Amino acid sequence: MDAIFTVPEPRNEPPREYSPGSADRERLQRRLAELAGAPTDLTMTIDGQQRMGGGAPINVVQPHQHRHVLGVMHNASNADAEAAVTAAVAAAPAWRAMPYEDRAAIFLRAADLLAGPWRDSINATTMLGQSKTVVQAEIDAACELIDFLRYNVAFGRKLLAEQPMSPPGVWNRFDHRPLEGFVYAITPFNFTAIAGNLPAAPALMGVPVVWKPSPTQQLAAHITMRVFEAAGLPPGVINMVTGDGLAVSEVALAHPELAGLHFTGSAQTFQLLWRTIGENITRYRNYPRIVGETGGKDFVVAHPSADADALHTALIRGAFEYQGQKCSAASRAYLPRSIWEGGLRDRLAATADSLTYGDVTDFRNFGGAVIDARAFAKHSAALDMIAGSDSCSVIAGGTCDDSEGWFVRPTVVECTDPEHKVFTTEYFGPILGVHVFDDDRFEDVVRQAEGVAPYALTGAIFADDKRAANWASEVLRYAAGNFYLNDKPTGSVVGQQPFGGARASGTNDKAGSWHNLIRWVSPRVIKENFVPPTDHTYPHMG
Ligand SMILES: NC(=O)c1ccc[n+]([C@@H]2O[C@H](COP(=O)([O-])OP(=O)(O)OC[C@H]3O[C@@H](n4cnc5c(N)ncnc54)[C@H](O)[C@@H]3O)[C@@H](O)[C@H]2O)c1
Ligand SMILES: N[C@@H](CCC=O)C(=O)O
Repeated sequence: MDAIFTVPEPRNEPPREYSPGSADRERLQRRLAELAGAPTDLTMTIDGQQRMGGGAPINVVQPHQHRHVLGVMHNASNADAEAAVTAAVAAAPAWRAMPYEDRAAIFLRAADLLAGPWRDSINATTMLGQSKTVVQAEIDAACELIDFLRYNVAFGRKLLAEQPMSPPGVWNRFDHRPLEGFVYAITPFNFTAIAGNLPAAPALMGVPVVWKPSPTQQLAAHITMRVFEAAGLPPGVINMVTGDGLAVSEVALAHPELAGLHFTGSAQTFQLLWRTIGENITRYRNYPRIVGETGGKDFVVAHPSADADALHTALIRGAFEYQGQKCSAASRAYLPRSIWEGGLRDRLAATADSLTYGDVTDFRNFGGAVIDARAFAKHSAALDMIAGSDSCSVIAGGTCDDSEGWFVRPTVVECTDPEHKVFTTEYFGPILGVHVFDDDRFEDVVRQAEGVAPYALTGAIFADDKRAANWASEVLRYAAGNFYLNDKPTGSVVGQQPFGGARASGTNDKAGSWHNLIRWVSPRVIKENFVPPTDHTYPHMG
């Protein structure tokens, strides 16, 4: 075809409400029952073929009811990883030769399949496997994943249109070449959207992928892979391997064709992977692109002029939605004494104590369980440490119970020492540290909060005094990659608040934006001279 295509103008997928008695809710409830009823074989997908991994079996369970097995996968072995890398490398020439518009059409179709016939399946698997309530599943697995797919197509098109200038007689062009080789995408448990976007973004730009989802997100990842296939993705373009990833990394990170790492997860895992790439640096044909979005210790700072009602809602939602398991979750708050003692303390404690956490298929619950036994043990140890700490007093929660599911009560802990671990360590659970300050110490507190934690992912300022808000925004300029004024620090929307942070929080390549897509291309510049010179001498030579 001879044409310069435009791509459809993206718009954010509107979230559905699932109100009692609605057809949407009834259909989703039927799908939840079907998926909970029979365990799924959680296969790998290599070169378009589904098969079980060659290593040890791993169960996927419902975190809120951990005896209930939803599916079984097997760890990918070294041989499985070799097969996945071989399939990706073999798929590369034909995939990068496919015009951008045709690759884009596959991902736009995947978005529409998710918005329509696959919506209940992706939401139900995310609810059951990751213990998300319906609203948390809907904004993640349906809306955000759909948005990533649609917006990336538009951002990728803009990137390809980016061209150098050409003076008279010359035509300069950018050939935005897909990276040579394959990208290794490793994804976290907490967002189905991130899990789907990390393999899809490099694939859209023409680079085949080996994708290793988190074992605890594998049920929804299994559905995501089926959606990509249903949308027409050719075999070998995205190869999904299952399990803990140790054997996969042994193969993929030592492979000469490793073109990039697309990672989201903890800072510790990212640092290990980066170190391994460094150790293998002489093996690669190209220097691998390393993109990693990692942890956070996200703050809310209130000025004495803040609206206490808005602050209360932001703290509850920001800290306790999805059990605090968002990298963006508010986990430290700095609150002026006038607001705290003027009622916020009691109200926050009462609201936190009233939040119901339980089986997410009961739509009345505010939240579910934390993801697994390891997370539960980490939170339980943190609560013990807090209980034994002289400078801390627990004003809500502080307890946990793993008899049925891995439940941790939403916890608010007031700490007088602003350097306490509760203000520096990412627990990735429903634990909010609060430091209360005398109103005239606002500036000191902001300066201290700026650098006390190693992370710089999200943060929020609450203030009606615009001068104070502007001052704090300047001081905190490098303390958060996503910064909010009078809003909670969670809930970024693709196309509106591109997401990512710096310092220990990652490479800040902003998922769902051209900043990210540019990492998967390696431009070639072509200069074409229409009238090349035919005399090698210069005027100054006389
Ligand atoms: N900044 C962001 O955009 C963002 C978004 C979501 C989550 N996160 C962060 O992710 C973390 C929570 O996610 P998690 O518990 O899944 O993180 P994690 O680091 O435990 O695991 C992430 C992924 O890495 C895999 N992995 C671990 N070691 C590996 C190895 N040697 N080789 C291959 N794969 C390996 C895991 O199986 C999983 O798929 C938190 O720190 C959170 O802040 C950050
Ligand atoms: N983008 C999401 C967080 C993703 C990390 O877990 C938010 O803004 O809440």
